[in-house]
Amino acid sequence: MAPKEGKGAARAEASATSPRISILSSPSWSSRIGTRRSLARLRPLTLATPELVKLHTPTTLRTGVLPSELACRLFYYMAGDAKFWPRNTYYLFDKLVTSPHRTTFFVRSLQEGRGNSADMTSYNGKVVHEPKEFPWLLEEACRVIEPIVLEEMQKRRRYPLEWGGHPAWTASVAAVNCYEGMKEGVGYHADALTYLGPHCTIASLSLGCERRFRLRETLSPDPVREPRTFDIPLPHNSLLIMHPLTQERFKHSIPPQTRLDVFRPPLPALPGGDTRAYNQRINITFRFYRPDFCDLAPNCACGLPAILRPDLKGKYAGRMDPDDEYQYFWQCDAGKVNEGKGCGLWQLMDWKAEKRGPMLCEETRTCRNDAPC
Ligand SMILES: O=C(O)CCC(=O)C(=O)O
Ligand SMILES: [Fe+2]
Repeated sequence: MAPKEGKGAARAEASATSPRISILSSPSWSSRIGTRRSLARLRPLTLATPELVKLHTPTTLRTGVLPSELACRLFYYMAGDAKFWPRNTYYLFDKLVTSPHRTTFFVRSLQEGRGNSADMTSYNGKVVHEPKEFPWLLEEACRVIEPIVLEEMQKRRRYPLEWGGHPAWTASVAAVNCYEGMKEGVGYHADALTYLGPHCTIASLSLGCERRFRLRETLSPDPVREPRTFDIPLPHNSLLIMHPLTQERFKHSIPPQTRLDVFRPPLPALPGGDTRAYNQRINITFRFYRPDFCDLAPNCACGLPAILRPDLKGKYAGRMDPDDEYQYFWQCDAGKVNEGKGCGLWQLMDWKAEKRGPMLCEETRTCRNDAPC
């Protein structure tokens, strides 16, 4: 989240230099929200089947996605490793907070067409100092998951600023979370798009205990109702694919729960051994770091890479129509590591001036080295 000072400073600076930016704090938008406040806030709607998930959200749910033995071995591997993973710490305004879960990060080994792993060592604005290469089990899981993601992408509406090169999607990094017990979770956020680019696709694998994934609309697409909140139960060995619009129109979280069913792996950890119950959920988010974004984030005046965010509240466009072209902006993120203090950079992404692409909307597709792709 942006530091208070930085945000205010950025707006003041922006409105002094650009007349268009005044739309950012349009009073008409807040008054429209005000008229909806009087309506009862809607309770989360549980989406218990893949059909309901598809109907209400821009995500796809697949259950039983990996061969059962692979899912079980990957759970054992990650649950055993998780003891050594850190909890993220960051500044929220001037307060140092610690995330209520453990997290780690893996980079796919360097292969042709996958970009340079040296450019892939940042996650949500943080440089990962000792990125680990995909262990063999993660590579095996990728071989199952990549074709599923590509198949699901083909079934959906595509957006002009999606990656237009080849491959359309590959898992170049994996951010892995471990939630132990029912109180651990992660607060509402939209994933930073710094290396993913606009309208990204993220494939999120759940292993172990079932937890609820909560998706909250940031604005209602329907002016007569409040934004809605959805709960998607994610069982062991399920894959939730977050398609375009998930980061643009929703925030997501793993909320704490008041009860939890323990997980009993279908196979023992060692041949002939007993199986015991676990209270952990492992989440692996496979992400495609776009070649045109992974090494090109502008630096802010603090000397750190800026973070790319979508215009979640429709403040720039002033409206939230599903067919709108979304705006994205570069924002100073230094406050997270710098006691809440940042330089206030706020700059609209201009993909043509920033020489990004190829985008899906470009008729003649060429890669960044000008070779057809
Ligand atoms: O655990 C999950 O399903 C969500 C994790 C998440 O939102 C993230 O890593 O950004
Ligand atoms: Fe996330």
